[in-house]
Parts: sequence; structure tokens; C-alpha cells
Amino acid sequence: MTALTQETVAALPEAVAVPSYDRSRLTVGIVHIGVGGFHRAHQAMYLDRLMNEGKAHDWAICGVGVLPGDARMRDALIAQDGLYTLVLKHPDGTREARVIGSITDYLFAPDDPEAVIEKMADPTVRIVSLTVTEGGYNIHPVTGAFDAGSPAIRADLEPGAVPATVFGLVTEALRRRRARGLVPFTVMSCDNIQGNGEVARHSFTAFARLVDAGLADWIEAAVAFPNSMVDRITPVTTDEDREAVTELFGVLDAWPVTCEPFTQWVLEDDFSRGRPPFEEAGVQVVADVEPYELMKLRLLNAGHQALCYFGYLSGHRYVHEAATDPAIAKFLLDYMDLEATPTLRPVPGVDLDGYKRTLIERFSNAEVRDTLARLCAESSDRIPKWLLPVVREQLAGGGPVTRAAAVVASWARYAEGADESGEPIVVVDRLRERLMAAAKAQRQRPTAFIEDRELFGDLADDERFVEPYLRALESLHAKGARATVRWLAG
Ligand SMILES: NC(=O)c1ccc[n+]([C@@H]2O[C@H](COP(=O)([O-])OP(=O)(O)OC[C@H]3O[C@@H](n4cnc5c(N)ncnc54)[C@H](O)[C@@H]3O)[C@@H](O)[C@H]2O)c1
Ligand SMILES: O=P(O)(O)OC[C@@H](O)[C@@H](O)[C@H](O)[C@H](O)CO
Repeated sequence: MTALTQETVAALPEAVAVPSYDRSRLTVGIVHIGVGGFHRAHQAMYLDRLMNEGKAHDWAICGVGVLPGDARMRDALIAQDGLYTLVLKHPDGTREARVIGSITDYLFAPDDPEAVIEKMADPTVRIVSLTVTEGGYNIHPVTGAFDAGSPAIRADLEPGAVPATVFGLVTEALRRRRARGLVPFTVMSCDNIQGNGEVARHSFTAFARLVDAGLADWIEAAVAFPNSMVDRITPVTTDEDREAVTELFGVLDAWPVTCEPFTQWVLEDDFSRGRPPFEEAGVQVVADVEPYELMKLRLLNAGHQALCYFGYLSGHRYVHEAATDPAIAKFLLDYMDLEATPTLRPVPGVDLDGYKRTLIERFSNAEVRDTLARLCAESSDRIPKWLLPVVREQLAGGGPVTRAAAVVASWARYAEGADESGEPIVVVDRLRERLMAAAKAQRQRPTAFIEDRELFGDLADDERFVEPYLRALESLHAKGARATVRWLAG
């Protein structure tokens, strides 16, 4: 069996769309840090779309991996000349497969940080884009301040250190561009964070300020950090996905990506050195992204959190199972209608009721096989960024928080680390030990979990939040998740 490469791609069966453009003539214009499933289902796909139309041939992507775990992506992509298969899974069971050709190079920072820095300092590179997860920006969940205390950041700040973090690498590349009299690149965050551009600006300038105040001032003034709303449900690739691609094409793809058919990207038009004509590939380029971001993060992402812990504790393992459980679906819709929607701004051209109905349909797509475990992971980076702002705004306006408080309670119950039959739950979170210790303590001291002020600020002092939180937690302990969600869904 042969591997997917530039040589074998030409001979793939007709059912698989392949790049129609000459990849040897592409030049790199974008360096992307954090090449995971989502980047390959989204930004790289939009560029491939443009390239197939004869556009953006000077905007190919050089992928970069920063963490040790990215060695697997390095091996997969380099062996395949950057090619991979993107498979869209329609709810009726049909599949649409396309080989994406827009990533032409891949650099692994731990192998050669200098090559990564010089690539970003190269004048032909005009955008450095990021999907480094919500936690990747080192922002304190409550104060929003840049946290320079982690060992990796401290190591990058040592005089003469060879940069290893995204902050060290990008800042050094910007320093070289400034020293060489070059215009800086745009830093384009594509992570699920409200004001992702602003957050990136804040983090990168805060880091740079600890290195060189003049450089930080230059970054603040000269580097563009556009905000964006990004959306496409992209589960973790499984061995079954790999096997299905092999069966379909007769070639081996070490790391295909599967996702839902839906895709959306709303992008602020703020670039230091130009951009590809994204709007010609279906991207909505707008002046103000905020209403779209709020809608997506508070309905879709916080909605994911609303169903994942209750779903898991009710015995489901897949998102579609939880989304089609009538009590959970009703609870989710009530959260969206009664608690999240009042905190949104009018979204130009969007009917919110239609958007919410579409969300339930997307979550219910059984073909996508997105796991609840993926949604339950790294909750300490998600709940404070997506759900707690809803709680705070509702409290400020005197609105209800019963369901949002119950979602936090379901997280607290999940973090106890055992399900309702006593089976262990693998809690995946950078704060795992701290969360699990607090969750264990709540059997004696019920507010123990929400007393963590680093995550919850002063919510534990607000009776309007604590009361529904404790009621939900008590019910989860006494009656279990199914009964609790049925009771909440009324
Ligand atoms: N998967 C989705 O459905 C989806 C949809 C919209 C947006 N996103 C955004 O994309 C992000 C990544 O999702 P994914 O599905 O591609 O995940 P993934 O696990 O497939 O890839 C994550 C990538 O980020 C890198 N990374 C993580 N922490 C980092 C750090 N501190 N510094 C540098 N690199 C770091 C990893 O090494 C990896 O390359 C999400 O956190 C989210 O913000 C994901
Ligand atoms: O990937 P995360 O950590 O930002 O969040 C988990 C999911 O809510 C998220 O991946 C959604 O599937 C995605 O945001 C849909 O566009």
C-alpha cells in the first residue's frame, strides 16, 4: 500500500477531489503555529479553495509545531509532502473527501528553533496565524493579565535563552524584522477566545515588554492582531477514520481530518501586510467581529459545556447521543434561550432562533462522532472564558443563572473523577490535581469547588449564583445526572 504523497495524489480515484493547482509553484506567505485537526479543517481548507480557483498562490502555509507532541504531525505531514485528506461527514452518511494542498512545509521548533524564527522573519511571510488552544495565551482567567510565571515562559525570558514557546519564537522573529527594517507580519489568532486578536495583542506585547520595552511599543503600534470568529466541529481523528480513508482511496493517509460539513469564519479586516482574498472563499470579512464571537462562544461553545458533563454522567459518550437525549436537549435550549441569548448583541444578518436550531442539528449529527471526552477536556480553560461571562452579565442585569450554575455543578461533579457507577473518569485538565482535590472536598464542604478564586473570582460570595449551584450539586449527588437534568428541564 502506498502513502499519500505528491507523487501518488495524481492517481487517486475520481471520488476524491485533489489540488488542481501546481503546488511546486506555491510560495509561503503564512506561518501557522499549532497545526492540529481544526487548522487543517478550516484555514488550510479556505486557502486550498482559493488556490483551486487560481488565487492566493503566494499564501501557502508553513506549519509549525512547538510542543513535543507535535513530532507526530511533523512525521505525518513531511512524509506526505504536506498533503492530507479532509473528509466531511454529512448527517445522511455520505462523505465528501478532498486532498488539501495548501500546507507546503512543516517545521518542528524543538528540532530547529532557528529555522522557525528565520521563516517568520522572512519578508515573504506576511501572516503568522495561531491555533494554540484557549490556554495557549497564558491569560489569567479572572484578571485577564498575562501570566509570566510558568516555567516555560520563565525559561524563554532568561538572558540568551533559545526561544521554545510561541511567545519567545514570535517575539524574536518580530525583533529581527524590526532590526532589519521590515514591516511586521500580522498575528492572526484562530482560537475560540472572545476578542482573540485583542487577547493575542495583550499576551505578545506583555511578553515582549519583559524582553525589551522598545520592541513592545513597536509591536503595539505596528503589528495587526485581527479578531475572528471561527467555527467547524472537528473531532479528534480516530484509527477508524484512517482505515476508512484507506478503503476509499487505496492509499495510506497517516493523519486525515474529519469534520462536519458546516464551516464559518468571520474575520476583522485588520492586516499589517495584506491578506489573501479570503472573502472570495466564503469568509465573512467585517469591521466588528464581536457580535458573532459572542453568539458562537456563548451558544455553541458554552452550549457544548452545557451538555458534555450532564451527558457523560448520564452514560453517553458521544455528543450526538447527549444532544438527542430529550431532557438534555431541552436543558441546552433553555440555557441558550433564557440565559445566553439575553447577553448577546444583535448579530447582523443572523436569525438567532434559526442559529440555535442549526446548532442542535449540528450537535445531533451522528456521523461526526464527536466525543464528550473532547468537550470535557481542559474545562478550566473553557468554563471561565465562555460560560462565566454569561453568569456575570446575567447577575449584573438581574437575569436568571439557574442553568449556567447547574452546568458548573455538573463540571464539579464530573471532576470528582468517578461516574455514577463508580467507574473512573479520566479528567484531562492542566489543573487536574487542584480541581479533583476541590471536587473531592465538596462532599463535606459543598462550595469547595467554586471557592477557587483563580477560576471563579468572587462568584462563591454571590448567593444568587451559589443557591442554584448548590441545589444542582445536591441533586447530582442525591439523584444523579439524568434525574437532575430532567428536573432542570422542567
Ligand atoms: N476542534 C474544533 O472543533 C475547533 C473548532 C473551532 C476552533 N478550534 C480552536 O482550535 C484549537 C485547537 O483545536 P484542534 O482541534 O486543532 O486541537 P489539536 O489538539 O488537534 O491541536 C492543537 C494544536 O495546538 C498546539 N498547542 C496546544 N497548546 C499549545 C501551546 N501552549 N503552545 C503552542 N502550541 C500549542 C498543539 O501542539 C497542537 O498542535 C482549539 O483550542 C480552539 O481554540 C477548534
Ligand atoms: O476546541 P476547544 O477547546 O476550543 O473547544 C471544544 C469545542 O467546543 C470546540 O472545539 C467546538 O467544537 C468548535 O469551537 C466548533 O467550532
